[in-house]
Amino acid sequence: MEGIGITVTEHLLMHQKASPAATGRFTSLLTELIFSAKIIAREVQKAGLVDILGLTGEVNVQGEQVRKLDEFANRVLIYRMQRAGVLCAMASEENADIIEIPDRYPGGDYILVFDPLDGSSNIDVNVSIGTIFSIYRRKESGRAYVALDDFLRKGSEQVAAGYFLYGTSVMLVYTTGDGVHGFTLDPSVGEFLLSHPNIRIPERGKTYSVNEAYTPYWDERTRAVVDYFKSPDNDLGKPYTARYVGSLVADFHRNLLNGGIFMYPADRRDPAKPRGKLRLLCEAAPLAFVVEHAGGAATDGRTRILDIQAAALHERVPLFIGSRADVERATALLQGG
Ligand SMILES: O=P(O)(O)OC[C@H]1O[C@](O)(COP(=O)(O)O)[C@@H](O)[C@@H]1O
Ligand SMILES: [Mg+2]
Ligand SMILES: [Mg+2]
Repeated sequence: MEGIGITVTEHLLMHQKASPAATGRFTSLLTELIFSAKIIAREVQKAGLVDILGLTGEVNVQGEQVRKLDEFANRVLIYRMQRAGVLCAMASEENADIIEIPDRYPGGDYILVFDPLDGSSNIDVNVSIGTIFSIYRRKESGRAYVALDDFLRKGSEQVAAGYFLYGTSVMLVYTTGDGVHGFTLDPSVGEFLLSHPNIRIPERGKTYSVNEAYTPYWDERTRAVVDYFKSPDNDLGKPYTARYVGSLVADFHRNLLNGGIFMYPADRRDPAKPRGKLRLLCEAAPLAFVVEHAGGAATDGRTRILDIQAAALHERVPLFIGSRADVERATALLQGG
């Protein structure tokens, strides 16, 4: 296949050349992000060897316990991306507020939102985890300060999004709106090589991913959706297979390649989280941007994820994401169809 084996740097430069207005700043952003992810991947791979696991005892802004590797990943990304000279601000799942770029570093017009380590409950059991990222351009170029408004956007305004998957191999999957491309890290040379050019998600999958332990907390329509995927009388003509890693990025990646649907519906477990667990800006929107550019779909059960205007930095949304036919069916059932 065309381009297979080229380095991600070559790939980025090819895209830069194809766009005459490009300044190279986006290429610098991605290059720095890739370097940060390599540092995180190196640490993830040592996780079983070095005693860096266990809980720190601290609680993040979401009220969840922070593990040391989450903290490490967050620090690496903040440290390196602040110095990259291309950002005006960042936001992380682990920080309550916007992360500014100190005056002593050069700035830029891009905004970066990230989940530094997704799937944190899987860190100490050697199961795949990842880093999810989302990139916007600031609303008004040249303004001295960055407003919260610059972050409270629709996902459709993203200029790029993707993720690093620390799995059996380390992968980068990203899109700038011009196809979804997957790169695999060759650890011996330390380079990401194009392994999955122009990924297209199958129109309908054979796999559903949801945490069914929460069935008692779902409403009738959510139960009907999951029953549909388990029914021999569904559009596939047989029950879908269940797969749930518990790392969104890993469940998403499997479904992106093989087809299927991932669901994290709203539930009644926690009255403080009536819209489910996953975060709009650092989880749902970037993966929705990726899946749509691969031919798939993502909704909150009613609205296209990319059309949702964020109202808060850490807003949560129900998420139905994956193969188009499966997401459309789930959304129709949730609407009583
Ligand atoms: O254990 P649950 O409730 O099924 O939640 C699993 C989900 O939570 C997450 O771990 C949340 O992400 P973080 O690890 O970044 O907090 C997702 O990756 C995953 O899909
Ligand atoms: Mg996460
Ligand atoms: Mg996380």
